[in-house]
Amino acid sequence: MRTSIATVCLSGTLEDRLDAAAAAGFDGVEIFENDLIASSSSPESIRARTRDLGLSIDLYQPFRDAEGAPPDRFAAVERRMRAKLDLMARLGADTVLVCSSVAPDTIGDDALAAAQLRTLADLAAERGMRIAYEALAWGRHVSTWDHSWEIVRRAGHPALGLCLDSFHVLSRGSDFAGIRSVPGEKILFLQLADAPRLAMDVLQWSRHHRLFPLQGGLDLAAFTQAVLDAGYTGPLSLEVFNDVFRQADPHRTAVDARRSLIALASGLNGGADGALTPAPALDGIAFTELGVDPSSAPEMETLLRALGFAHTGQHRSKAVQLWEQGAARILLNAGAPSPAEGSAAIRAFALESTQPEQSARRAEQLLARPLPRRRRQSEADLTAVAAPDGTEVFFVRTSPAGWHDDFLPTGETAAGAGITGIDHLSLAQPFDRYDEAALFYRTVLGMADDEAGEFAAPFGLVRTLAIRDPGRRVRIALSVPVLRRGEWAPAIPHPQHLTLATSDLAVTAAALRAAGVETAPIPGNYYDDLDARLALPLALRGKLHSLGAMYDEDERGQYLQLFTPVVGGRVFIEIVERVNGYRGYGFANDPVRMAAHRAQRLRKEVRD
Ligand SMILES: O=C(O)c1ccc(O)c(O)c1
Ligand SMILES: [Mg+2]
Repeated sequence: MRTSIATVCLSGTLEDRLDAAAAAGFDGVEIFENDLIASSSSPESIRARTRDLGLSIDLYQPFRDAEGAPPDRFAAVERRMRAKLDLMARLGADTVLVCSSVAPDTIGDDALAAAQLRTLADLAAERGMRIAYEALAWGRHVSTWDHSWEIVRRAGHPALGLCLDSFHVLSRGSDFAGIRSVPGEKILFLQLADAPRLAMDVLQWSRHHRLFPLQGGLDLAAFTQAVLDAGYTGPLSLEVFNDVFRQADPHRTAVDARRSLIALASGLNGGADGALTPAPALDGIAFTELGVDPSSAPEMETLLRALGFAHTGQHRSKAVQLWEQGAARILLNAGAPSPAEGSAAIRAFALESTQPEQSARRAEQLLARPLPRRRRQSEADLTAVAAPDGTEVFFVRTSPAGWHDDFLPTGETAAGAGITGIDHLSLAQPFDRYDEAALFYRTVLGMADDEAGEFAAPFGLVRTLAIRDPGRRVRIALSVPVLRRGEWAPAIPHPQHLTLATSDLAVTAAALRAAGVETAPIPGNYYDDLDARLALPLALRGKLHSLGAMYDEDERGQYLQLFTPVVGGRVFIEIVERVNGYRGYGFANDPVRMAAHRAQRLRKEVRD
């Protein structure tokens, strides 16, 4: 299937946008009128550029306030249409999108609308062009796809058909099953956009919050399938108005956009249009790699020892230490180049894949950035790709012989402090990368959303999304500031963190205390509120308070959390005990934890 993208999805000059669309592998573009008007290039040179880039111009849009115009205004509409059709001839475009009228003086009369569109279609037909009529969800009189179809049907003109836009249909909750019975040749264009489910004015929702397919909460797969079932054969075209994408690097956005279409297409027509290698089952996080520098390395080593870890292995060729306890494996990498812009101290993690090569193949099909292999003779062949924030993601099998053999045993064994494994990773995302990251984890790794939240942290609103594999063996919590941080917020980035599972938080807490590690100081106000909300048994209250732990519960069980200090300003470790199958992440506690870490840092600054 051909793929296309509207220039309005991307940032920069029109040339920047065209270059990015071509580089990401799109076949065509929709030229958004404002982008052309603002461009200093002539239509002829835009045409030449798209041709040189191998792009077709699949649509020129939008043409506004055409149908239902009062008769005395319609002559001006015709004049404007002639001008735009002439412009399209210069561009080499043959289809123009007419969106349903919003002007207050629009007349709500289907017969008039059909007659006027017929007149405009005559003008298009004279030039061998076509008009695709789209119902905007907020159109003055025409706001549903079936109403637009009724008018197109009435007009009965061969150069007039429909443009279907998933957002306008799905945002209104319209029934779209009937699309299957529209003759395929009358659907001239298909625009795809997803969006988060928000209860807000539909125009604002559309103009600011659209997302690429599979990034939001609308059922793009079912909608697109219905349009294909009708016999539509044109391109799958993305039309996304999004405040963040409008100011992000267009090359990255275009790749993100293509990834969304590749993933969407793999689920259409039973996979006939672009089968993807299925995501192999994941079996846990094999290891997490922390980048350390000369000042944070000893601090992190002391902390790991306090937590009962032992330095069990030393890499054969690199300045990388392996620390282990139970199934928790942490690499401290002192020799790596500083991680990519925006990524933090968790520089890599390895996923235990039942079929690492297949995981890597799928990642490549979904345009994940491959990383050079870190291989030397006799070392395990690790396949890795970069997540959107630069974090390296490895696909490994730990047994029978794998990455673990690259480490020479030191002979040390872990003293143990209850740690059983890695519970989850919390990866703070750069502001521009959040939706891209969610799509990456969903599609490349075949993970599913687990829990989403939004809370007021001390320095601004933070949005979180936990993603997990179907077997709940790999959990990743993404977070991002809702707005780009202002000048008042501390300059240090939001820290990443690694969450370890313990079989008994009291044992781990005692080990930390014995080693002189002060956990993040949880305020008394927090415990008073816990008591007011949950009326916990006295013994549990006492325990939480004495451990300095935080608490959450769901319908299944309980969650006890403890936080180490932030090391090097970039990363901390959380220790959690899940009791009776609690499934959440304690997100509601995050603001208090953030404030506690800040209080701890300020106190330390005063002491130092
Ligand atoms: O927001 C708009 O005005 C607008 C314009 C053209 C479209 O195709 C669309 O879906 C929305
Ligand atoms: Mg549209």
